[in-house]
Amino acid sequence: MSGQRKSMLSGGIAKQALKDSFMKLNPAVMMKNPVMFVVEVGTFVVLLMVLFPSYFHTEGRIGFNLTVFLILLFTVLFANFAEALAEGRGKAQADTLKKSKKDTTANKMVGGEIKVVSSAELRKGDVVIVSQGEMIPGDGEVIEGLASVDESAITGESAPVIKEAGGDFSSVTGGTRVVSDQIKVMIKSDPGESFLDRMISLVEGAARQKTPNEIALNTLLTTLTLIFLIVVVTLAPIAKYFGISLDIPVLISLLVCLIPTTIGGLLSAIGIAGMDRVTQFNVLAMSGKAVEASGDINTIILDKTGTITFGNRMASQFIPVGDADYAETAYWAAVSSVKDETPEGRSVLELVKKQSIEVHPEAAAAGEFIEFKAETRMSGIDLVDGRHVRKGAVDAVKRWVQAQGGSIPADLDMESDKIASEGGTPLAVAVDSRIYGLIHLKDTVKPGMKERFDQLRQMGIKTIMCTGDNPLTAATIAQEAGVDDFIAESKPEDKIAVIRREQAEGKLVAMTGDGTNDAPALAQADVGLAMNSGTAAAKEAANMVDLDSDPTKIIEVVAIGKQLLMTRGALTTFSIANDVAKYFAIIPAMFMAAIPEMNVLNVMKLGSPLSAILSALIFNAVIIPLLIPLAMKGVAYKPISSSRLLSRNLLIFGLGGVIAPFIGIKLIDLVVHLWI
Ligand SMILES: Nc1ncnc2c1ncn2[C@@H]1O[C@H](COP(=O)(O)OP(=O)(O)OP(=O)(O)O)[C@@H](O)[C@H]1O
Ligand SMILES: [K+]
Ligand SMILES: [Mg+2]
Repeated sequence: MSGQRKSMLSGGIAKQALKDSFMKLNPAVMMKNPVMFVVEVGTFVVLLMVLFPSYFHTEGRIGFNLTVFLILLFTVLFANFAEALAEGRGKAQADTLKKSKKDTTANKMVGGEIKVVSSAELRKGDVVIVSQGEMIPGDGEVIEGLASVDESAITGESAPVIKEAGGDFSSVTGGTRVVSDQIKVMIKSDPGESFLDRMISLVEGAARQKTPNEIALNTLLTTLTLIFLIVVVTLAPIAKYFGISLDIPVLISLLVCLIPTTIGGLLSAIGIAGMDRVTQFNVLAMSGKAVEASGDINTIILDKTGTITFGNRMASQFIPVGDADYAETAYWAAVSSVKDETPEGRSVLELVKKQSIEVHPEAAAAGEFIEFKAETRMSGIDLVDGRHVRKGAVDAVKRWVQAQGGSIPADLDMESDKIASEGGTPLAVAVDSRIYGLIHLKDTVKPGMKERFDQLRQMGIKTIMCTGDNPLTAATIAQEAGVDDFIAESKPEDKIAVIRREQAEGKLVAMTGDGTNDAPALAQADVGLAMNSGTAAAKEAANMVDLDSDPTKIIEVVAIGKQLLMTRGALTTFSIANDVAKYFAIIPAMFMAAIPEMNVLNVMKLGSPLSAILSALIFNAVIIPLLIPLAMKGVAYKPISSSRLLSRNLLIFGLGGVIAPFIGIKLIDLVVHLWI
């Protein structure tokens, strides 16, 4: 998608938004935004008075009323334009995505034979063969083979990615293309429910629902509007008592100036733009609620391998323990890895090859393969001759050996601690009740991690690293990367336990993950960011998917969420503070003639009562388009604590909101006064 990024004011989008601003005048649509709906009703009433002056006895005021009508109309149009502009970028993206969602043919396996069908006919559970040059006909999981896949249609990233059966890189997306080799794919979605379908409706905003925060704010704005409506309606009889007759257009102008039109007009644009900013980062948020929640996150759970470290854990050395020798250790390490398709497993075989050790583990391939599982933290093979070969986390292998009555070589702990204290991962190799030695898996911490975690700390966010690795390796990496806390030897269910524990303390928790075993934790977390490269289960459970599969992106997502909340808060403050100033402009102007005492309130010394009203109304209208760039881009964001941010923003937008209209209205009045 990055290839199609559009600038905010790209011509096509602005033109479409202009058209949409008029379409949105439809009262049925306007009604969803009570503040602006009130303005629209007012606009209509003034229009009637312009059109039928004799009926309303407003013949003498046609010019003024027409001006009020036009300003009010523009107020509504400006607000509509803000929303349409925010929606525009998503719609443009959706159009490009739709183009990559063409029907293709698929080679479906039917009873051992290949049948060519249309991709639209594929259902969950169907198996298809996709070869070099062909389009993958639907979302699914690779069940056989390995291929490189061009995913640029959805990620915008042109470098092909490897997809292979088993492990965390097995899921493929319909609409992407196989550029080499051949894979067998099991389809995982029915027509209309694919990832691309979901993505289109997301960026298009079709699935957009108001978030709880937005609903709460909307209720507040509606209440304020109602209060001012009552105030203005009761003002007429009071004025009459003082012998002043207030025209309906003047009362409507007063009402529009007093109700929070600025935030009312920009509210949905802020929300849409926030979601859009996340999308620009190649992250798909399933709901606006998820984006907002990320702005309130207190704790982030990260895994070590692949998130904090590069994750290409490679075997670098074999270390025999007890009275085993090097060749034996290498041999059993290799045997335990013959069928282990994980990067760790394959790196063991590569190391054996590189060191030209004369072992032929293939001979052992006749056994029953024991796949690596995060629960057991071991992998291996049960040989046909009855021997059980295992490699895995040292504590897990130790327990496994002890359970069979074996003893632990005296130097095992020392050797494994040596590896761990360097940040490496030791794997123990055992056959039945005997431990032969260790495999040293090396991994490196990604550069810049410390700075990122420092930033998060300044935002008041705690980071916890959760790893299946041993405590010493975990401590070394945690220290090197600068995370606040870590949990070692953790199994998938431990991640959920940590999340629940934090949530029980009233904290909002974010986590990233890619494996099927991460799915429950991703679902439990308030913000779950799944990697696009990950399994379908993980993507289903999460409420965000990172198309670039970069787990550290959670940090950016949090920043965007915070920025969204801050922008909304800042503009709400600004809007309400603004209305105070308009009050000082209009009220004295209305009553001055009849009540000379009102003159003390006339701090602005505006030209005439009518020019005061028009100036306030014009200011009220133009402030909306002036603030559109801020609503779309978000207020400037610095990683400092929330309370400091809050007081800083209150100062800028509260004080600014009071002062700006005094200056603005005065300047407008200087011009307007010349005309009337
Ligand atoms: N292919 C494998 N065969 C045997 N044991 C393995 C294999 N891969 C990893 N292990 C062991 O199992 C442990 C847990 O692995 P797992 O991938 O679940 O977590 P991790 O990668 O260490 O932690 P993280 O949650 O940070 O990714 C590893 O620390 C390692 O000791
Ligand atoms: K207003
Ligand atoms: Mg892992």
